[in-house]
Amino acid sequence: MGDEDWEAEINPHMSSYVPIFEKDRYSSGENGDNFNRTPTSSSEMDDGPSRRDHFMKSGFASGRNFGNRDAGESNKRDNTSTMGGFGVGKSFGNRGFSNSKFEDGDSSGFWRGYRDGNNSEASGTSRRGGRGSFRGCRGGFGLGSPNNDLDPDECMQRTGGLFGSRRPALSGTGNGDTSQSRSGSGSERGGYKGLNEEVITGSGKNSWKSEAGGESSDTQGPKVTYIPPPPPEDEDSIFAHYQTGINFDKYDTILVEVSGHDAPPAILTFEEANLCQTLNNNIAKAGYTKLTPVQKYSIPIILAGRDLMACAQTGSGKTAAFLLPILAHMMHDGITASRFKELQEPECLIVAPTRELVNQIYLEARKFSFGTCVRAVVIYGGTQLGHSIRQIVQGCNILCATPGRLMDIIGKEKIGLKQIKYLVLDEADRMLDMGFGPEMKKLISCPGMPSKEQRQTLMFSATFPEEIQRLAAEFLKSNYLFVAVGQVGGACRDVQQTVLQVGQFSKREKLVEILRNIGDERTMVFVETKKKADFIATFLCQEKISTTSIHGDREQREREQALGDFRCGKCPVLVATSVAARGLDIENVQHVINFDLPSTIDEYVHRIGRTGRCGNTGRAISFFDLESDNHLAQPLVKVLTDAQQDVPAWLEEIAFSTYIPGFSGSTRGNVFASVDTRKGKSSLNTAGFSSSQVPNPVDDESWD
Ligand SMILES: Nc1ncnc2c1ncn2[C@@H]1O[C@H](COP(=O)(O)OP(=O)(O)OP(=O)(O)O)[C@@H](O)[C@H]1O
Repeated sequence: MGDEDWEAEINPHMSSYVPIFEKDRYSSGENGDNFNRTPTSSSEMDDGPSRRDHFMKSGFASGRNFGNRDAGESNKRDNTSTMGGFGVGKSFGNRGFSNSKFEDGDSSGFWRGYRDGNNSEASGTSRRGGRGSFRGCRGGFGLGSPNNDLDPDECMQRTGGLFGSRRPALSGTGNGDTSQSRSGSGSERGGYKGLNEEVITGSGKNSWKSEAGGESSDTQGPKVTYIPPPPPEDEDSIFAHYQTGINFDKYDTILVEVSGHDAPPAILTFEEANLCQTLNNNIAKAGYTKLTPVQKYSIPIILAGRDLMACAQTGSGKTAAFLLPILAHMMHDGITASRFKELQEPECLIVAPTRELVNQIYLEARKFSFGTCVRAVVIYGGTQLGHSIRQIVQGCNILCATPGRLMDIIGKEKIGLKQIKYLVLDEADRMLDMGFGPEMKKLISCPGMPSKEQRQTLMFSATFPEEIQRLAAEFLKSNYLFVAVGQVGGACRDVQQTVLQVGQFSKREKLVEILRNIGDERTMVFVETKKKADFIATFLCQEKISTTSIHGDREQREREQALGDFRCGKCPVLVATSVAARGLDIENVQHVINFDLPSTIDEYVHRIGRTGRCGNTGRAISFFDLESDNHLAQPLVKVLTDAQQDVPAWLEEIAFSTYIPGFSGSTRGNVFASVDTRKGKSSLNTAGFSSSQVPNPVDDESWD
């Protein structure tokens, strides 16, 4: 279902509730009684630890977002703000909040949050104030300037739909970086790569540089000031890991096919890789005792200096499959210890499509390089550019980066590419599709970047549509090797997949029913749009289900907070757009729910791969809407069948009735539905549904 329909569903709520906000706003005002009428009894406010509180603290109009600077006051404020934020209770029908005191608190909380936000260090710097606000709630939520004036923008917001938020509305830090407001048009503003983060010209001496300025522009809106907290430095934290699951040993039964000439033989054990002692120690400390199939094949290939395109199921250890041999090479070649330099020339460059993923890869690189002189650095959008530069100039052997930030830093001449020996594209099909492909092409034509003959290029993903494989050839030496572990584009078999027929208007009810049954087990709920993510997250919190959300309209600080709250179990439900579909490795995610199915089958495979990782089992439940998802029936049946899952009869019927000639149904029973395109076979993902072919509805996400 499109956004339109969905908005139509909530519009009635909007129309009935906006006036209430208006009333509160004008009758109480920021200096009004409501502000002072915060409930005195914590029991009135705190069901808790309140689920709503969790949610709000996690970044949704959290106390912090409301400019909550005083730790001593934080609880009270959080609660207040939370409820305030959930003044939304009214707008959503106020289910469960019949207590009038609560409703008082509700509006007072709102105003308190509003005021706090505006009184913060950065008060006034973000006129949209949005910073004290829960973004969806335009109707008066923290919109105003300190003097409560309405401005045209505010009016637009008020009429723009309760959840039809425009990006700038999200905010809530009020803690010094209010100037990050997304009201800016700079690169942090969510523009999906290539749209408005950077426009890169195709010619001229500095054609690789950011033309629009992106983050570096002084004229493109407020600067981003967020500096992510440094990760813990103690050894225990560095090597913290989760246990492999009961199906880890079953990986051995997965068939692997290697194509290309003169492939080195696979190794069976870490010892056979002949890595140096420090690396072996780190592998042991990471809890790795046995290689996964993709590691068995990729490690010797990379050690042999060959280019590689590797496709293996989600959660099967692709990150270590490239990091370990690269580090082994570096150690063997005698890497020069990093030292301060204005221009750093890393030996290894790893790019990935999302900020969270690139950060995760960095943490893995830091773990495996522990105790060596190799220094890994991570840079990504949504954070202060100066911070990225400071990280780099201190020394950089392995640079983990999102494309936008990378190009910015290259443009600033802080990174030279001359020494690049290893170029890794993780989630390579995503990195080469319509969204990031042009930028990757720019990257390899940047001055100094060694030609493909001179560098080793490695590509990894769980999905590799045929046409993307063809594009990839431009990046790889002609004799690259192709490793297919199991089915290219296939789903992980450790994920039990269920597809339910649920119409758009029954989805919320069904979701709540499922989540109540699930209890506190960690669950990711995928929706198709950013505003829907906000809406569903808010709705769940109202249903007293601790929820947070991650999507491209949230500040990076909020994204990280949300992920942190989800990881630690504080908020066991994470509502996400596809920005969280790929690569994220979060312990104990037992369930994935596709509230909305994605538009492509590849995306489906990645999404459900957030559970059932590393031999653990997981469950995925997908709501199939007959109005909008029929195009997915055919590839879905194939993915289910290949993963030996039950296929509902109704789904098969739809698949049959929407049969697309050319879809390789005959490959259904094959072990390799898709193989190295150099063999000329057709791919699983060529049924018109691969991500490169279908415009991604979240392509306006601020992924990197
Ligand atoms: N040989 C191993 N032994 C034990 N654990 C491993 C091994 N290899 C990888 N892991 C762990 O398995 C988890 C999944 O690995 P990783 O994130 O690299 O998977 P992936 O294949 O890249 O998944 P995705 O396709 O979702 O990106 C990680 O927690 C990682 O530390």
